[in-house]
Amino acid sequence: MSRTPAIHATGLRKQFRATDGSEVVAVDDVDLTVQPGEIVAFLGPNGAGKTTTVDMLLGLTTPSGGTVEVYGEAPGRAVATGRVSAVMQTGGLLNDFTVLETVQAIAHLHGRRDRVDDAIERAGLAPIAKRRVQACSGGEQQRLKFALALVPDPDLIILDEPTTGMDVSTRQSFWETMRADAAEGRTIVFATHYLAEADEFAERTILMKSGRIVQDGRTADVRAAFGGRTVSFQPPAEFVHADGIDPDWLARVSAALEPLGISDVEVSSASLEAAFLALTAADTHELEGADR
Ligand SMILES: Nc1ncnc2c1ncn2[C@@H]1O[C@H](COP(=O)(O)OP(=O)(O)OP(=O)(O)O)[C@@H](O)[C@H]1O
Repeated sequence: MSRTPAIHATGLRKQFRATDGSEVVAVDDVDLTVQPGEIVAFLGPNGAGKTTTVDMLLGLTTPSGGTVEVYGEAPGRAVATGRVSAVMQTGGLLNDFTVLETVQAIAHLHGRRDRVDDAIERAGLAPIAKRRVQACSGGEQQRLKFALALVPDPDLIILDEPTTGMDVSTRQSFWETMRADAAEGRTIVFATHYLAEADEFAERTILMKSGRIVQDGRTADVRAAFGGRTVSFQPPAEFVHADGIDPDWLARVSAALEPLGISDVEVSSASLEAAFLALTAADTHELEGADR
């Protein structure tokens, strides 16, 4: 029997009326299924429709068309029952509360006072639990929002640009926590501008542009679809050492390829950045017809 997907959306659409009266289609006919335990990155240029999609997944915005279910329920209901929670870019914290008081207040609202310590611990906030919110850095406030999202112990966590304001090491430990959570079965969907984050942490990447999904697949495949000029291969295990591939063996490979007119053999993967640049440079139409 198939499992109920964490997210199931079909023909999802959202249009807004701009101030000049014209219609803006923010999300245009999006089909999306995310299975429990997946880590999925949403990438796309400004205005691609990522936040609007996330808002619909959380029941914050009503779709203009199509259907969306979270664990088989209406998104608003999944939020109310604590199955899904979010770390959003906007949304105020109370400046006069301490970190601990903030988590306690939200835990109280959810009827989950038992979850305070775990949320504080997982978000790495124990050392600053007594600090007032107004004294917290941007990155620390992001971690506090993350702790609040963990309070209901959700099956699905949705994050919109979660690591904004975090330094490199905080970002790293944040994602280690997320990975551990995913390994325990939590589903993670995040929107990001950091290509490296999608590359490093998401098994699956969805590229959005102009309200549409233009690529959706394993992150490695999305990368390859755009930066597809790199030839890669798996060397025999005996030539792979801790510090890289045996240079003598690589020289032999180069020599063997030379008669075929192949030179400058380089071992590298195409970057997700190449994919992203291709996406932002070209029309959706051109991309769909791209043959690389
Ligand atoms: N309330 C609104 N009224 C009118 N237009 C809107 C509204 N919300 C979003 N839009 C428009 O919908 C489009 C998609 O916006 P959205 O915020 O979803 O993009 P995004 O991919 O999240 O962008 P960013 O990376 O900049 O956060 C944009 O053209 C935006 O101007």
